[in-house]
Amino acid sequence: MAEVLRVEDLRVYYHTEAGPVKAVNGVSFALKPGERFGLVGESGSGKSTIALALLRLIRPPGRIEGGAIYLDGVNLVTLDEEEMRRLRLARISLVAQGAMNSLNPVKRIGEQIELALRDHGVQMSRIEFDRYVAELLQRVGLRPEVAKMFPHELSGGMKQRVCTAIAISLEPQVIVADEPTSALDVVVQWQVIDTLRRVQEELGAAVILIGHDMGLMAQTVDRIGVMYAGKLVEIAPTRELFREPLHPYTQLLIASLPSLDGKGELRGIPGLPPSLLNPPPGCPFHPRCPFVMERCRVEEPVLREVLPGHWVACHLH
Ligand SMILES: Nc1ncnc2c1ncn2[C@@H]1O[C@H](COP(=O)(O)OP(=O)(O)OP(=O)(O)O)[C@@H](O)[C@H]1O
Repeated sequence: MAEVLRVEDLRVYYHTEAGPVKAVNGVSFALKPGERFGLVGESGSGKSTIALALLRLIRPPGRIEGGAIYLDGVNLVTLDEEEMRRLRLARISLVAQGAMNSLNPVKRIGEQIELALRDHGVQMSRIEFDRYVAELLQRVGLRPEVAKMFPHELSGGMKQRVCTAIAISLEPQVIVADEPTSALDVVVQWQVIDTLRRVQEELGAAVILIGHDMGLMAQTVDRIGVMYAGKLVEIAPTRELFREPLHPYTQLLIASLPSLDGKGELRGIPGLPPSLLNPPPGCPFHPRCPFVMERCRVEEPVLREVLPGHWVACHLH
């Protein structure tokens, strides 16, 4: 099947006084229509920066330095601001980190959804708007009465559902969800993820789910990309990644998951993530890698397809 999204050699730097922070440093991947793709990695590995870049929402001192983002063949990186504004929400939408806290506290939920739609040139009569807002709320598992409520009257899970309703309101082809459930308790997390999955399937939209909970990812996405220090170091179908993780970093990430029988304790990964200001030479993971070889200190491994559909950037493979 054709790809709906193709990211090629994306680079995003934050220009700080100390120099450029290379938050996203040559990332490439592609998504098929309807596919669920997970991006995992430690805090600071560049996941949110990718999310914002995909919607061209990087703010100074950040800047897209290079690469391309093709959405249905159109390179978003080269669009002007107005063209990009029209595509956001309509073709590609974002449930941002902490989105539920960005709802306007003094506007009713229905009004906020309506404003998002009007902002994108949707014109409907009063009755049509009310009906559409009710339908959107129902899709994400909320009662129509929620339209009349203010954000403070809703629980965290309900607010997150409202943000999902806004993100799907114009039936985009790609939905980017950046840690959509990190602030919620476990049961509500699953409900929100389930809802996202259901509406995504109904729309046939592709989803990029960002997070660091490998367990949640394992049960939600078709394919996983592992980020380390601004780069993708492994990409594989979810089952395969868990069955045969190839990158030592992925192996440590999976080993740090508590086992199902409850006996295994959660182990952290020893060492600190590298500075993105002065990344180490060679493989960025070499200072923490249990299998480090001489070559790893000098030569950076490239992401290569070593098994069908399974890509890894590591000199061991
Ligand atoms: N405005 C900014 N100015 C300078 N550096 C920034 C800025 N925003 C992010 N960074 C840096 O870019 C790198 C990547 O950050 P990013 O938020 O994309 O990581 P992340 O993987 O999403 O982390 P988290 O899981 O904590 O959200 C980090 O080193 C961060 O400190």
